[in-house]
Amino acid sequence: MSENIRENHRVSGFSKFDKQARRRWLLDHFLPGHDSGDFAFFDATNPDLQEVVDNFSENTLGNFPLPFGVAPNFLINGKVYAVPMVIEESSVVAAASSAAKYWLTRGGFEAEVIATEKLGQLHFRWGGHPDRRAALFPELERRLRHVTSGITARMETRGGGVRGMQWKHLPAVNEQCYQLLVRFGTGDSMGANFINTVLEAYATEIELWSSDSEQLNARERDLEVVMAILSNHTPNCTVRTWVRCPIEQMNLAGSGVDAADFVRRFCFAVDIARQDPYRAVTHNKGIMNGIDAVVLATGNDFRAVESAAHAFAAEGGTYRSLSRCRVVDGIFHFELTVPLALGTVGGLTRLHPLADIALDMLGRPSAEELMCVAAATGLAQNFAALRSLVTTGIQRGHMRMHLQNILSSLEATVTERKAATGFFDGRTVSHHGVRQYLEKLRG
Ligand SMILES: CC(C)(COP(=O)([O-])OP(=O)([O-])OC[C@H]1O[C@@H](n2cnc3c(N)ncnc32)[C@H](O)[C@@H]1OP(=O)([O-])[O-])[C@@H](O)C(=O)NCCC(=O)NCCSC(=O)C[C@@](C)(O)CC(=O)[O-]
Ligand SMILES: NC(=O)C1=CN([C@@H]2O[C@H](COP(=O)(O)OP(=O)(O)OC[C@H]3O[C@@H](n4cnc5c(N)ncnc54)[C@H](O)[C@@H]3O)[C@@H](O)[C@H]2O)C=CC1
Repeated sequence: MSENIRENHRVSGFSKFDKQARRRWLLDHFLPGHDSGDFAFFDATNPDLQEVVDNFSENTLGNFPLPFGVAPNFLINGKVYAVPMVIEESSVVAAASSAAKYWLTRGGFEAEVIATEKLGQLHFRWGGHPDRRAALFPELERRLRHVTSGITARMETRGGGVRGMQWKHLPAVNEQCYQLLVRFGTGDSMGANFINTVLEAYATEIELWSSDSEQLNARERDLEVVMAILSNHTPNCTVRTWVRCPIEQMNLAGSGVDAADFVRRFCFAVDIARQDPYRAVTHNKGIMNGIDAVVLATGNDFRAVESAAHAFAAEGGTYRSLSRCRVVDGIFHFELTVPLALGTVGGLTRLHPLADIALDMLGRPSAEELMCVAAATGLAQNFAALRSLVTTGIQRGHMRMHLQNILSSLEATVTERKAATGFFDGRTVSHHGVRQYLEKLRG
């Protein structure tokens, strides 16, 4: 590509273009051979709804659909749920459904929210001596709470608000680095915007305090706010979920695998993931298959959930599996503890029409109830994946589902699809094998 052409690929003011102009510019500069119908393929027929979707993010060109599915038969804390799941990967919904069905007749999933505290951080540079903090903090805290009382009042009526704060010294960054660590309750919201609003009001007030407090000497007036933002590390916003049943009931119908042998191999696999980070990352990916699908379906922030989960898995310095397994007195226990900062109000939860339906499907849960459902789906997913891994291997079930994608990529007709599905039932599926089969079929 010549310099000239590259120059033409740059653009100024793109964010001001309307959607048609954005599409046109992309077609002219980056997508020869396409037309604007390619972007419009999944546009909503209702223009008002399309506008809502366009406003979810920026520079939008079209909609990018993902399948919206459901895993029925989830018995969680004595209530049966049909769990909404949005995911692009084959066999995840099938695996969650299969594990839900398995546990439906074995007591189901139990789940309890351990804590729901979120954190926010205000970082600042301060010229005072660290030992002066104890004397200065009461006045500062009183002023910070006072200045945000209008913002926090309604959240307090929901049992949330500012739960406490600490003034920390971070000499590892540099001698003048300080952090205000604030603990929040955010009710049924994930709370990012609430927390950030409070913290930014604190940022203004702390600078004001440094300039007008009579308690401060000249050095102590040297204060500069660096940034104010929530922390996505939420080790005190966690949920625990578990399944348990006598080993003799852990039969796998039609597999020929003995229940005790299955449990022994299953626990062995979990123990490996407790110790070996390479295995733990894959193991936890399986858990997140389930959790992310529920998080996406309900319009929650999956990046926040992902980063918090992996930080939690690495607490203590070694990355470990989030789930653990044990057998006590002939009873199989399998459990998962995971941080989940979820909301059932705010963000996209009610704005996205399918997230709204997903929450209806769950019976308009509180944030705590949604934490229980998402965690149980993660544990179910983990159970199904491990059950396959230690018995048939993952490819049998996974590739059976993925077969449909391979057939789509090879543009199989309905008749070819039907024939191939029958042919590969019980046979090993591979892209090459399916291609060969279709070539033979097509003569
Ligand atoms: C795939 C299954 C469930 C098949 O398992 P199966 O026993 O052959 O299924 P089945 O045909 O006997 O059906 C039993 C039930 O499974 C569900 N089920 C079965 N098929 C479907 C389907 N088409 N659509 C929806 N649900 C399905 C459904 O609940 C069904 O009950 P029914 O509805 O008939 O009353 C099993 O092999 C399995 O659980 N495999 C694990 C798959 C998995 O974990 N996939 C994730 C991708 S791999 C990965 O990303 C993570 C991993 C594995 O690396 C993590 C790790 O290493 O730990
Ligand atoms: N680092 C991060 O994770 C960041 C995430 N975000 C985004 O912020 C959004 C989530 O922020 P939120 O503050 O949760 O959403 P939001 O800004 O839509 O606010 C939720 C609001 O709903 C109101 N509300 C009504 N009923 C409530 C109830 N029962 N409980 C609690 N609040 C109730 C409250 O005023 C609350 O502040 C997500 O879209 C996320 O992606 C934004 C900035 C940073």
